[in-house]
Amino acid sequence: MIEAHMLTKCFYDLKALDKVSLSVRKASIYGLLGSNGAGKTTLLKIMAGIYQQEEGELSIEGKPVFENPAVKRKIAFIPDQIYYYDNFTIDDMARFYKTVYPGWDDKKYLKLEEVFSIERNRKIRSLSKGMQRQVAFWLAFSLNPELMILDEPLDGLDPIMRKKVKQLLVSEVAERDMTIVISSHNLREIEDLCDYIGILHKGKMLLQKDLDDYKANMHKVQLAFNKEIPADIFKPENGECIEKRGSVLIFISRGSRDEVVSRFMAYKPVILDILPLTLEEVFIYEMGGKDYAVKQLFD
Ligand SMILES: Nc1ncnc2c1ncn2[C@@H]1O[C@H](COP(=O)(O)OP(=O)(O)OP(=O)(O)O)[C@@H](O)[C@H]1O
Repeated sequence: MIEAHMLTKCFYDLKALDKVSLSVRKASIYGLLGSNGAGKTTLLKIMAGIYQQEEGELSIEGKPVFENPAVKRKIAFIPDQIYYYDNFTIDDMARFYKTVYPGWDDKKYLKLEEVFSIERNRKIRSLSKGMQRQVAFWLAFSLNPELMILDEPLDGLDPIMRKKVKQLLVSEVAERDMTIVISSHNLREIEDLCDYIGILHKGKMLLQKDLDDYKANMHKVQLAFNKEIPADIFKPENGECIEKRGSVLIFISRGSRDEVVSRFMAYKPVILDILPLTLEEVFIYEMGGKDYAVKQLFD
């Protein structure tokens, strides 16, 4: 759906994006993570056709987005700071969107009133920040986009609304093959939604992961010995020992479950357990020396 190749974008002498590439499959959810100033908004605005990159290419279904209204009509973009026209009510905004977006769906708009339960004749600017964000989602879902680009969209929503919005996002992907790119400072906030995760840091893509892949190919294993711990168990091929307490060791190790079990059974431990592995552990392990950038994403 989205192919970005070596995107570079500068603001004066600051490189906000530096040779960033990514690929987003149709009907998937791509989570873009990064600390403040990492370049997330800049990348999302290039995807939404608001900014133009200085170098590199970006296409959506094979077509460029910048100055391409036909592609933009298929995209709903919810920016981190949402702008609404003065005095516009929710209904006014809906009427406006209807003239712009061919996918606009009146029935869906009216049905979603049950979810968002804000009176449609309220002036949007008079609503609270969280309510304005709800309106942004309400309108975005109603225009049946093929792609939703969401910049820190859950900020300011209360926990119940977050849950409802997440459910709606997932059902749009499952039922209509919608694609989503969603940014966040916080991996925990979006890890349950995403199929892929990309981590930006200081304008560069540090790491991209298919979350199903990692689940199948990385394991956390706890071992206990009733004799001296074999010294060669700490060799790099076995992965990283993240904890050592007396004769108990915990490793993060690459490979299928069977491979990891047979790798460590060779050392004849008295106990071998496969433990659940969190994304935090995976990313910190993968990032090695650069883990400071990743650790922030779990705070
Ligand atoms: N319009 C602009 N003019 C000048 N510099 C900009 C502009 N927009 C972004 N930048 C700079 O580009 C870098 C990346 O900014 P960006 O907004 O993309 O980061 P971000 O990852 O979205 O950050 P945050 O999580 O804080 O919103 C920052 O150093 C920022 O100061």
